[in-house]
Amino acid sequence: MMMLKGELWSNLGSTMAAIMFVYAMFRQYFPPQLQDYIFQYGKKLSNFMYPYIHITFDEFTGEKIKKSEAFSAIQNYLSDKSSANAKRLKADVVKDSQSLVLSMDYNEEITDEFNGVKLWWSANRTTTKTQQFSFYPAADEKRFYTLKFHNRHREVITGTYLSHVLKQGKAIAANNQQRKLYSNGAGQGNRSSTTWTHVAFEHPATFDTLAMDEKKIREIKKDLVTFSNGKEYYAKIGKAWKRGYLLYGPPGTGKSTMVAAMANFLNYDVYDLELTTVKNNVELRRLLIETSNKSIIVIEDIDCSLDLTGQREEKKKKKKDDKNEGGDPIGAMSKNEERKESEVTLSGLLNFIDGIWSACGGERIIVFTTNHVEKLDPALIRRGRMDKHIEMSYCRFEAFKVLAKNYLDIDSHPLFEEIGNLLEETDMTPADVAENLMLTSDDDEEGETCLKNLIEALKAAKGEARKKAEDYHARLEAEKEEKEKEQTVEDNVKTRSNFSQTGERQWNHLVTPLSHIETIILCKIFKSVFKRRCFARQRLLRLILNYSYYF
Ligand SMILES: Nc1ncnc2c1ncn2[C@@H]1O[C@H](COP(=O)(O)OP(=O)(O)OP(=O)(O)O)[C@@H](O)[C@H]1O
Ligand SMILES: [Mg+2]
Repeated sequence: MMMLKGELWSNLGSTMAAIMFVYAMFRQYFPPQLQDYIFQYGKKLSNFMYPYIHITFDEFTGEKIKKSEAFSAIQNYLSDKSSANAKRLKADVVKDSQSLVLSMDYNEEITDEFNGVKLWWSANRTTTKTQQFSFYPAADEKRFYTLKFHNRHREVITGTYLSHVLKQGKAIAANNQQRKLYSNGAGQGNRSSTTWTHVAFEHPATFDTLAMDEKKIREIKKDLVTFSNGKEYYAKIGKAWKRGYLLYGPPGTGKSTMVAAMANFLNYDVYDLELTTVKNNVELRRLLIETSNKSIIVIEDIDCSLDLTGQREEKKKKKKDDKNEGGDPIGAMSKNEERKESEVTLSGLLNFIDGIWSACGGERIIVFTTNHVEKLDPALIRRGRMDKHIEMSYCRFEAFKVLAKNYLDIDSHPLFEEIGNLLEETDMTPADVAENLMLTSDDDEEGETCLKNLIEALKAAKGEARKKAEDYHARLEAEKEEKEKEQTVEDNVKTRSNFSQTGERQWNHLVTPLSHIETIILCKIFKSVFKRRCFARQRLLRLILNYSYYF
């Protein structure tokens, strides 16, 4: 057996050497025209021997920038076919985690038939070899599908079959669609840049469960519907098909809940963009391009994510620091490391929102949430960038009624009036109201207990707010008095120094405050002169003395 193998290899070697030799002779001695002629016939012969055509569908288009829609459609189409055909399958959970979708594994081939034509699909991947050893998947893995069919069916395949596959794939996707919540995590292993990872998006919030003024909700819904149906309109006015929302308000007023309600209303995916993990503007742009259509890109707490307001000044400061840093290499290194964290700038973010690149893809909603709208750079939130500003405010009676319906299944109750009055006087967030309305048992009386608890909490909050307000006013008064005192002393010092500067008579020892002994002596003199004693006269003397100061 070993002998046979050895012989086989030596025969193969000598055959290869002979072929190379013949090929070299052929290139050297045959004229180029004859070579072309022979190649042409060679190709025909090979076509005759192997008459199959291969079409490759890569996962990414445009230098790995954007995920190919064809790839996704084929993936869906084949997942449907492969569950019956392929031997090695991958499983994925979709649609409310209720069903499993099977798709063929890599290096697996399945057959398909279309109008009596047989064809073969295979899933492949190639990896560019790196020297580094890593447990994580390689960053430059290339995935693609290959379609193989006979040359004589070229027309049918490239014409009708492929469009049939795309259409079917999209229909299957719409049917199976489990919406996803993407987040940009830090790169793993040899992936130094951040990438989108996703989980199923299963937030139950809807506009019906959102405690907010009904009129406001109707307006937002209308705005969203107009946007999602506005493909032609946006094309007509020459604007990228996207819309920006700014949600602002105190913590616990439902900004994040509103994002979830929007996604559920429009059936969009959500991309939760964490700006602090994005290294620079280039990476930000890449992340944006990778987002799919029909999605909401949300940047929570935008004022905390990035020092957008002070960034420009800070840069100038950093430059100054760099110049001064010369003598401290360790300090400089640690500062550099800090800086490496995120170099995303305001202009990078603006470009992300409405620059040239923002038009890659369409039907995207960008949402910023913040607790401090006043801290944001006006350039960031101007109309056109953030088209709609929505204030999420404290819970009032309208919003409370929604919460009472959702949490307790109560439409009306005698305690509602008191609660309504208290809510008008007290600022309590929907989150706090909701917390008080959470049922803790199945008891029928529990609903009323919750309402009573809420009244107690509101009264306590009201008392606290009043105390805070009183403290605040007292503090203000104290500060005001303090300031007035300081002002008087300052004025006196100023006037004295003015007199001393102009060389006027120095009456300073006579002006307020007169020392106790001075006052007594003067009073005595005054008494002996006028033979009368009373405090009023003492004051009069003081007044005269003060008055004389000015002359
Ligand atoms: N308007 C609301 N309608 C219904 N539930 C609400 C509302 N506001 C807050 N809640 C409840 O309070 C919780 C916190 O709300 P949410 O996270 O949306 O607040 P937020 O405004 O995003 O706060 P933060 O500014 O701290 O991020 C939610 O889980 C939700 O149950
Ligand atoms: Mg939030």
